[in-house]
Amino acid sequence: PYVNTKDILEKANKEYYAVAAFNINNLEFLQAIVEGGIEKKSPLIIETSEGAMKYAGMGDPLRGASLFVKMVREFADSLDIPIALHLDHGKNFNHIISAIKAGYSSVMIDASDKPLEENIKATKDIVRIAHAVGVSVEAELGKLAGIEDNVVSAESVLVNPDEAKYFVEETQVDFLAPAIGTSHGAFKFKGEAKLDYDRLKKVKELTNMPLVLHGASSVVQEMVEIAENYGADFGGSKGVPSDILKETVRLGINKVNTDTDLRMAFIAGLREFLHNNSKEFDPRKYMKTAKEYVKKVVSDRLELLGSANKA
Ligand SMILES: O=C(COP(=O)(O)O)N(O)CCCCOP(=O)(O)O
Ligand SMILES: [Ca+2]
Ligand code: NA
Ligand SMILES: [Zn+2]
Repeated sequence: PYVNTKDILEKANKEYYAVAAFNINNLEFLQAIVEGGIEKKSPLIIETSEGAMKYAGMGDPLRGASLFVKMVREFADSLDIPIALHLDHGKNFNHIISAIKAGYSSVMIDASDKPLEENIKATKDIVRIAHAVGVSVEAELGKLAGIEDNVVSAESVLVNPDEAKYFVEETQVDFLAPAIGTSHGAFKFKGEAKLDYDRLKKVKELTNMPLVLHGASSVVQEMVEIAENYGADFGGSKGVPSDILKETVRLGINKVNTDTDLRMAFIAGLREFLHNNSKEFDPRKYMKTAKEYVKKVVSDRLELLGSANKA
């Protein structure tokens, strides 16, 4: 069934597991994710960025949003596993309202690059509207390092746990993304991967609500190697190792945003297939390996996060 993200995350919060939130931009990634969810009997959170909405809507974010709602609902309405659709990193008020209007389960209002009081104001505005129509809301505190919407912040600004408590009380947001040292993309750490567990523990104790980890891809080496075998150059790529990811779940992370790992799996499969099949031009064939690899990464992650058999 098509559900509200909050229903999925409240259960995860109670039982201390996490649910992956997988980003999509097209049909093929959605198919692969759904197959993984069916295989693992796991709840699924499908998420799209504003860029994905514009991409699918050929420049029109509202058209893209309603296209994704229709695609995801088609799968959700016909399957036993709970599936939610979430707007990731909503920054533009009109785009966030478009997602709500189109029928998304939840939206993120990301004003984390603004001063606290501005972040609170922007979040309260969205919470008021979203809650009026049964849509749940995610917000972020602190800044991820690396690229985020072309905003390159050299260093990440980690969450202040006391601020988190105040923020949540003021905004009544449904789930919170505390920055604890991750960043988006495939190049997350120069040296050893390290997250601020202490801050995470404090935020959980002070808020007791479902928490979100952004920049949570592991950059699966198996996929990196396949892609590099067939011409990719992902030198220096490094993600969040599985053991560290598991520790964040143990400490209270319940939604794990995953985009890069699916992109790596897809491009690995695509490069491998195209290299070995010079005569093929049927998209149902040349994207098959790519979809299989995405499904594999999805299934492994659902298992790792503990949401398998929780549908
Ligand atoms: O936190 C994450 C995932 O982080 P990851 O890169 O570790 O997978 N996300 O929020 C996904 C970010 C998606 C990027 O969107 P656009 O390129 O469409 O703007
Ligand atoms: Ca942000
Ligand atoms: Na999000
Ligand atoms: Zn993110």
